[in-house]
Amino acid sequence: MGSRRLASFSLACISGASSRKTSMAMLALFSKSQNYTSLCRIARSFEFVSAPLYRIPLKSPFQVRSISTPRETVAGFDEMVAGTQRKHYMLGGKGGVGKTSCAASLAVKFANHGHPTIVISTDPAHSLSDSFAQDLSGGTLVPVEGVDSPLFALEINPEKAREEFRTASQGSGGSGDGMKDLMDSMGLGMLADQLGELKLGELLDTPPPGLDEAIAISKVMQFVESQQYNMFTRIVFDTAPTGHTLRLLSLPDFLDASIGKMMKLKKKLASTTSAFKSVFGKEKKQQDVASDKVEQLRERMAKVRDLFRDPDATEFVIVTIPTVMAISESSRLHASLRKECIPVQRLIVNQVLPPSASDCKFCAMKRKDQMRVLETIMSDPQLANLRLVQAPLVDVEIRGVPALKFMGDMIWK
Ligand SMILES: Nc1ncnc2c1ncn2[C@@H]1O[C@H](COP(=O)(O)OP(=O)(O)OP(=O)(O)O)[C@@H](O)[C@H]1O
Repeated sequence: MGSRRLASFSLACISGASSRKTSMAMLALFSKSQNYTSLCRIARSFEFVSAPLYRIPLKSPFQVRSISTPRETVAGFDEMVAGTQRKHYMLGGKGGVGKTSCAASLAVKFANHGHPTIVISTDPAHSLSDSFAQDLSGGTLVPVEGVDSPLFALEINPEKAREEFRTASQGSGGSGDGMKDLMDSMGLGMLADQLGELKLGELLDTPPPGLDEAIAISKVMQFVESQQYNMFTRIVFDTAPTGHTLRLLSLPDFLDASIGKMMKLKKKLASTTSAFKSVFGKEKKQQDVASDKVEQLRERMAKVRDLFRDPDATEFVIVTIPTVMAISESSRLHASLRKECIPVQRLIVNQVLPPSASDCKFCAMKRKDQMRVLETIMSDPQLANLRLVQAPLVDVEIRGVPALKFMGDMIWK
């Protein structure tokens, strides 16, 4: 067997190694043996179910050289917990892979390591309440009991946030009824409508996809900006499945640009209005408070956009499971996050079957299948460089703080 192929096989095995120590031990043995049979024996002794060799793609010499830097298989929690500067962790991925469980367990672990923490669900189909076995549905921060430092949880209610925003913008008035009457009398009623409201009401009635998420994030920013919440040094987001989340992350840019255009239009139209006003000797209207609201939203969006892209302040953790479909989606998610310049370092592969002690054929086949999928991560250009963390499938449902603590101790090492 050629040394490149042997090296490639070793790389594939190392991808399944349960710890850095194991990987190192395998590398040491590999360098001594340089022999396929003994390598397979070594691999099996480490309980790897190796894929048939024909399934393992030959690596380019460049990729083979990466063997010399074995992959970390621990989350590096020490790094995540270090420092008192506020950090945001966003957990996201395909539906049902365990995002909420991983986010809630991380929040519990931060709180138990001295960080006052907030965990926020931006998924319209919330399951944070189920995960903590506590009602968190009120749209306000709720304290979570049973942890060492303050931990608060919040399920964002996008509908409620949208309603609040709509009320605020409507309440602040547009161009004013007087002006509308005047323009109506001149047959310019339609223009007056657009002028006054910037079609904001219409925008909120039939929002473009993702506006809910953007408003939800703007709501989150209120918590984040408020002095009252300064003490919280870790904010964990349990995000919605991939599509929603990508929209959420790209929206601050989109809205910033759109609102910018709307503001320009507003200014242009406002000067037209002043001309009408001076011709008909009407009183100068007060400052348009509605446009202030829009400008505030724009500023908030810009802040969120910058925050999401700051590697010292934010990290997006991709959660997945060892199936071809989930890994493919994670790969696309990482590509999109990179495009958006969102920092990503870690990939959690959840629900990995532990080696079976019994002779359960289903378990053995399932695990073998999962190991093959794990190997594909090594050859995925989007995922290969992420820190791979494996979380075992456990035989109980993860609900309540003690269970989340148990899960957190398995994942966040
Ligand atoms: N490692 C695990 N072992 C056993 N059960 C798990 C594991 N991870 C998650 N689960 C269970 O899987 C189910 C779905 O988990 P969770 O709600 O965390 O996923 P999710 O990705 O947030 O789902 P959704 O996309 O629907 O919000 C829950 O019942 C949870 O207890």
